[in-house]
Amino acid sequence: MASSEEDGTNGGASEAGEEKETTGRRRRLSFLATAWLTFYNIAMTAGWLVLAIAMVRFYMEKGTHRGLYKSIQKTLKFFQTFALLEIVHCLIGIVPTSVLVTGVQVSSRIFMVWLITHSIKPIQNEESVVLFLVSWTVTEITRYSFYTFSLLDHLPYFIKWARYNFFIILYPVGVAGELLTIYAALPYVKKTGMFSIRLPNKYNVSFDYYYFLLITMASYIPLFPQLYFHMLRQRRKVLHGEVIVEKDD
Ligand SMILES: CCCCCCCCCCCCC/C=C/C(=O)SCCNC(=O)CCNC(=O)[C@H](O)C(C)(C)COP(=O)(O)OP(=O)(O)OC[C@H]1O[C@@H](n2cnc3c(N)ncnc32)[C@H](O)[C@@H]1OP(=O)(O)O
Repeated sequence: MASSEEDGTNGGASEAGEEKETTGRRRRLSFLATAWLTFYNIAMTAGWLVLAIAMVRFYMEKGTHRGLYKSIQKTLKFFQTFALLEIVHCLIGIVPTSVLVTGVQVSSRIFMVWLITHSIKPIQNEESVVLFLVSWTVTEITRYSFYTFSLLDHLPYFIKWARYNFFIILYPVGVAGELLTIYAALPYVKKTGMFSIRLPNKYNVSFDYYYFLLITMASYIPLFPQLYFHMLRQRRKVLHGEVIVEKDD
């Protein structure tokens, strides 16, 4: 008697069954990923909106930027740290964005929040802090609402336009705010020797945070143009429908 594998009948049926199961699993995964991303983007839009409202209210009540950072720092730290998940989203492949581009973007923000503004209290009232805060806030409200509406298949043209135009001004303004803030931190870091490790020590390693900051500032020179041109390419692709490499002609 021919076995099912030999005659191919049941083998075919089981292959078809496996294929159906795999497709089903993929569909469930993609449903879960979409549901998660929708939740994530709504939460992030709401978080940055709360920050925007808090900043406007603070300025209207006090008429100064002094004390602004202190009043919004908890919300800022929470939502900017939560954005580390974006690197995870790229790593597990639920968003088709480059891990490198996202990694540079998110890690530079985390660095600004935790290792600069949170750690160096005397610079918290610098105007440059307001510069990057406003720039990040407008960018993120636009960006996360863009992702949310796209996932819901109801993207208003204004949001799409804003996502791919606001950055032209906001990106350089944000970067200027970040660089000026790091620059303002330098004298304090030099004077206190914070986060630095001096020799001699039992591990025989030394680290100077002051020089690390200088190197970080210098690294904006090659990295920022790359991110900016990446965004300009995305802008051409999304707003003008340009297929950048895959064009036939
Ligand atoms: C340890 C110290 C390190 C220090 C390092 C220092 C050097 C740093 C130098 C650079 C400094 C930069 C500092 C940043 C400052 C600022 O942010 S200033 C404020 C203004 N900023 C901006 O305007 C920048 C905005 N930046 C971006 O948007 C980034 O480039 C990005 C977030 C990484 C986006 O990248 P991109 O590849 O363009 O992604 P998208 O086009 O948006 O998405 C691609 C596809 O993926 C989908 N997607 C992405 N994320 C989501 C999501 N959350 N939810 C759902 N879907 C998502 C998106 O829809 C796209 O899908 P398709 O449409 O199918 O292509």
